[in-house]
Amino acid sequence: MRHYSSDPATGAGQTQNGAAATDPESANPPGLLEVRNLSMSFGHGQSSLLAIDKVSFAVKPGEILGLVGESGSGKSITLRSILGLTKRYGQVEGEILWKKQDLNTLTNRALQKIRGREIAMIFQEPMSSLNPLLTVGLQITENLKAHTKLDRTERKKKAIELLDLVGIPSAAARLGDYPHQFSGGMRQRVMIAIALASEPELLLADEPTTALDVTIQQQILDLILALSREMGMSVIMVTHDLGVAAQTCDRIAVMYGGRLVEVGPVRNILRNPRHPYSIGLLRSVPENVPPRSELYSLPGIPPGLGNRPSGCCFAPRCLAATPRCSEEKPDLLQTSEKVALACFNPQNFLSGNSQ
Ligand SMILES: Nc1ncnc2c1ncn2[C@@H]1O[C@H](COP(=O)(O)OP(=O)(O)OP(=O)(O)O)[C@@H](O)[C@H]1O
Repeated sequence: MRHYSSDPATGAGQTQNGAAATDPESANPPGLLEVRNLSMSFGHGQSSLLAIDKVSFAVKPGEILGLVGESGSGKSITLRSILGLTKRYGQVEGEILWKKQDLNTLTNRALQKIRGREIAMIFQEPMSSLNPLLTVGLQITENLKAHTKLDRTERKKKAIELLDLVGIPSAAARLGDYPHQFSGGMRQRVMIAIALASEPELLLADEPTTALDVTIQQQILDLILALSREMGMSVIMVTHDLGVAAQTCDRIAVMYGGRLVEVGPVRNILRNPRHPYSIGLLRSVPENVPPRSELYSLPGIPPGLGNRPSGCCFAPRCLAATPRCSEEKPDLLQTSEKVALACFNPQNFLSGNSQ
């Protein structure tokens, strides 16, 4: 096993023995974005609550990384921390290297130039980010005004192109409509159009399809996938649904209790997950269960922020746990060139040697 370097000087993408991980499919490829030992706690001092704990990962250009885990595992906090949106709630530590500059050290003003322009974010509920009082056309053109040098006529033309691109029928005629005049799926498309206006290099998508019905969900996922491929845009896709990640992502990072527990290419995580939590998640996907047999459900519930165990967070729910698991937190170690794992007792999904 090789240990990820947590030393900022040696850099992510290098192993403890100093070898550079140049394979783009490695568990921590050299990235457009490199997150190193990112921790976020709510509040300050002794009463602070650690929400995410030394999270490290990288996203390379054009890659779609799925951040997967149950509710409360820290996925949204990780995304929001990348854009500096959690600082006001407490403390953010670690490095968020974006084109070699650490976003965690930038002023809010400097960050604002990157937010929405180089890195855009879309949320689960479009109405929380769309302004109900402004027409959709105005919301797109305002974004274009803020992030491009296009003149008024060009902005309008581009807004129509963007609505067209995300599959809004009769795009030109819909510019003057307000968000409430669109269905849920269409509002999600509008929000994607606004996010794409600045042609971001990285899209942070926080459960972008959870609130939608299955058919629309598939359309939006296909759209994000196609846009990423066409524009060479990287995406971090937060989802609690391993099935969604399987369809969309190149690599998957599984999160539990504020830490990453397994990271690797989608085929490795889906064919032979080694972390008991990843295995449990995979068994809970309906497609992986034979017809008429009961859907697996992980025993217990994830711990809240205030009562996370001192050892491995998953230990209380893990059938493979040993006394060591309740005492020590396993680090994320590279188990192969492409996969990293944080577990003292990795299981083998394929041989059935798992929970
Ligand atoms: N403003 C806040 N103050 C205190 N705790 C918070 C706050 N926002 C989130 N948390 C807690 O931080 C933890 C991580 O939340 P986060 O939203 O990142 O989870 P998640 O994995 O994205 O799950 P979900 O899909 O439910 O949003 C949760 O336990 C949550 O209750």
